[in-house]
Amino acid sequence: MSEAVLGIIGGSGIYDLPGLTDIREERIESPWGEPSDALRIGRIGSTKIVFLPRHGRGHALSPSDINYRANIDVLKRAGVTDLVSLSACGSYKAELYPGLFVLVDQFVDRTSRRESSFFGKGCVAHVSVAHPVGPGLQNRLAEAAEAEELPFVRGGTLVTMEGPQFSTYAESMTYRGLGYDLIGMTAMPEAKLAREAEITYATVAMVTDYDCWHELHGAVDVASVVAVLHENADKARRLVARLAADFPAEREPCPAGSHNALDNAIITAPAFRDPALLAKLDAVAGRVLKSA
Ligand SMILES: CSC[C@H]1O[C@H](OP(=O)(O)O)[C@H](O)[C@@H]1O
Ligand SMILES: Nc1ncnc2[nH]cnc12
Repeated sequence: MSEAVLGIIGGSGIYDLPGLTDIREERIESPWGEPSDALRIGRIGSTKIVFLPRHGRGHALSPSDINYRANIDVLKRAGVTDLVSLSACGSYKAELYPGLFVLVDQFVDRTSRRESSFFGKGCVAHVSVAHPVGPGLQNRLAEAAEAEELPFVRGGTLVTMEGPQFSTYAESMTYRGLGYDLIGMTAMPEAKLAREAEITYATVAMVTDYDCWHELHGAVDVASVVAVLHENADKARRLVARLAADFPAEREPCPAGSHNALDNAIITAPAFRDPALLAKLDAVAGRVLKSA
């Protein structure tokens, strides 16, 4: 296996990652377009860290405007093997209260206007996202949260809506009735694309609100989300610092198959592959295309 490189995607309210040493900023070009921002590359202890603010510094990008493919592509080009997404989320369960961190393990994709695959005409591939979160990476997050005595639970289903408006009451009640735990606007297609790029992925859902279903809470608004996030920023930093400090030097194989997701995924026969698309796939699928 290769050197482990830990990527961190900062969501709403997390536009920087203090505590990195040997820090430099790098703007990596992507054939998939513009990523959200320059990468900030540094170290925590001996672990290489690559940080990307999902909405860009200053939060200029709405969830629908984020170029998820370019983001994952530049993280792959920077060598990221394991990726932690920090995400502000609404809760559908009374016991998942604002301030709690949820290490989610499942996603439901309700987005509608996003490019959700690197593959397509001229190079068709089907990867499994049955288990989209890397269990090993999630274990490490749980150990880090325990060591830092942060309030967290393990497991949960996060539905991703298109937004940017928050849900209607009827939508909120429907998702709650379906048994989903959390709602956000960004985990999909990010998690799917990470799997296509053979990057191990895990989400830390930081509960910020009860959306609009809870009779004792009003409708969610940005100000209350940001207020909770500010209270949580220090906890998120401590979680990442501890995770990085205890991270292995070498990439670990992922029991969910993140490290070799493309092994049998490409179905287009070599003679029928589009050279232009193959060129764009150099980083994401280079491992399997080089050996084809
Ligand atoms: C600021 S509230 C809505 C906004 O917050 C979440 O962003 P992220 O997942 O990047 O933390 C949510 O998905 C929406 O984009
Ligand atoms: N209630 C909510 N719905 C969608 N995205 C969110 N992000 C934070 N809270 C949210």
